[in-house]
Amino acid sequence: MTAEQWGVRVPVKSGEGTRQALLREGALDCTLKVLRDGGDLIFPVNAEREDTGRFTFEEQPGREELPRHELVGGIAILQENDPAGAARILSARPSLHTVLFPTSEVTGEFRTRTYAVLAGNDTTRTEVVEHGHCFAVDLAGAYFSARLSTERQRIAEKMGRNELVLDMFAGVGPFAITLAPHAALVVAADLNPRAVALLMENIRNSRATNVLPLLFDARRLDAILPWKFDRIIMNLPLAGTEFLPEAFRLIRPGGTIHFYSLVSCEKEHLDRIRELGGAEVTERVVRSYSAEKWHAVYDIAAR
Ligand SMILES: C[S@@+](CC[C@H](N)C(=O)[O-])C[C@H]1O[C@@H](n2cnc3c(N)ncnc32)[C@H](O)[C@@H]1O
Repeated sequence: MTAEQWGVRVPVKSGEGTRQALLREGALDCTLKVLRDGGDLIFPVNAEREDTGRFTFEEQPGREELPRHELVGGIAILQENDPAGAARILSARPSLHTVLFPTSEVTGEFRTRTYAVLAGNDTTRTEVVEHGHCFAVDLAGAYFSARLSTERQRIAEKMGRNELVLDMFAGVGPFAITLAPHAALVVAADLNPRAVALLMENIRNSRATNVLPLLFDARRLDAILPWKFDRIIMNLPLAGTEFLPEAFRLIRPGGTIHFYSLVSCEKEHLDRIRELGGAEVTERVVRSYSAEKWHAVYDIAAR
């Protein structure tokens, strides 16, 4: 039986462990029958489920280090233009189909970048599975970041029943589709036609019947939407406070705005938020961006 047939690969340090420890390392599920292949442990996700106690494992001597890369679905994104490294990644990770190298910064209103294909299939398209949701993504066509998956779960857990939700910068829909099962309706807007096409594909594939996709400028949403929302997601971190007045026009009193921003000091936007109508504001670090800057989320309860 090959590694691919067995299921997920999780690199682990040498030592001794339990099934629970391996699950913490990132295995989706495992029995304690462990195969060895290229220094990774292979867990049979679809095999019979049995929990047979403790086991030992050891790292393969001389295991080759792979170049640093980020995974988005079946695509690895390399930080270096390294075709040989890309080929090694592809052969070490059978679940991947493509290795890319970014040839531009993230730019423009659509927040996209260009890529060179270093190995594998000539595509920037893939599917990302996140907490049971599957998103079609095209890295060159529309923004997507897998790093916000914890945020999406955090907000889903905060939601009450039957909320009216607005995602002002929806992209391919990861927030909108994650929140939809908890909402009466999610309005998901984006200015990028390619993002909205993928959003519609994702709505269809997830069988969400309460997400309304809009190809529309978030600056003018209050001119067309008849509702005040219980919750608004604002994930356009570089735009700062430019879109906040629009969000405050669309939120109901007591509703919550989740405002993501790239900041360089604590409380950077607090005065502006209070001036616009923020009653209670909680600020949290989402992730670091550079030595001086980080992504913050402001959870704002509106007056
Ligand atoms: C940082 S991405 C976030 C996408 C998505 N929320 C996610 O987490 O993957 C910001 C998105 O806002 C969209 N955008 C930029 N300016 C916009 C505007 N004025 N109105 C609507 N969408 C806009 C971009 O096309 C992009 O898809």
